[in-house]
Amino acid sequence: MAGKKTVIFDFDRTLIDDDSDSWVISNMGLTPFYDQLRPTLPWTSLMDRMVEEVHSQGSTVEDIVDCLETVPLHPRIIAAIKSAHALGCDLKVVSDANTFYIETVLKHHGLYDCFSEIISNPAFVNEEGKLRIFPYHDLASPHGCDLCPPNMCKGIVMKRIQESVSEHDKNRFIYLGDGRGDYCPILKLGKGDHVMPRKNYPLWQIIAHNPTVVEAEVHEWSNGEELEQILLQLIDTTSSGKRQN
Ligand SMILES: Cc1ncc(C[n+]2csc(CCOP(=O)(O)O)c2C)c(N)n1
Ligand SMILES: [Mg+2]
Repeated sequence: MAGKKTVIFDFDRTLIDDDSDSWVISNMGLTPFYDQLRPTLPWTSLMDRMVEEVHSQGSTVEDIVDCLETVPLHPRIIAAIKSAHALGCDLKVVSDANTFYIETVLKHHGLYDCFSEIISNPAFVNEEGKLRIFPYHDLASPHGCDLCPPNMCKGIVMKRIQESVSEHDKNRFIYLGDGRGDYCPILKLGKGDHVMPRKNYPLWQIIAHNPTVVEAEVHEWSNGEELEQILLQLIDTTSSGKRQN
């Protein structure tokens, strides 16, 4: 039997067309507060401070959930995820948003069970019923990668995922992303892996600037229809057993 494929989705501007942090900030009236604090705090502390402000204004976690449930998802991306799962792929989200926002959006669209793992900045509702958001890496012991933001090196995450899959499944990764933070993890991919950068977004631009350093095969996409078509084609060809590694 052909090896199981692992499909890794970035979240903001890939799985969803929007940015989940910005969605909450703008739709819950936090933009002036965000603009004021942005220069003073590291990213996840800033997001934690934003939700603290939501609560101090009297809104609840339910209100944040209601807000996140209005984030649109492209119907072809929903279909692509369901198909990839049905075809036996191992799906994961690796994101610099946070686990609570991602889980909320995926559950609302019936996609949560399609994913084996959501790797992101940890977020949870505390004993007072308030949402808290923390960095993925302990900021007190820097990860040392200068391609990535201090709170999350997706390359380190990618390495862990690669080490966790069996030898037989190696080189069977498909990575979909858009941002600068997606460059480090795609450099960990090798021949036989695939990267799907969103066309004209930062990841695509960085790859285009120096294409020879990327060993994985590159397939650009611009919208949900293209994402679905390319992803399902890659899953189909990489599982046919015709390609030899
Ligand atoms: C210095 C600094 N500025 C901004 C950010 C935040 N940030 C950058 S891209 C992005 C989208 C993440 O979602 P995804 O990975 O799902 O695209 C976020 C939240 C940061 N971590 N460090
Ligand atoms: Mg992104």
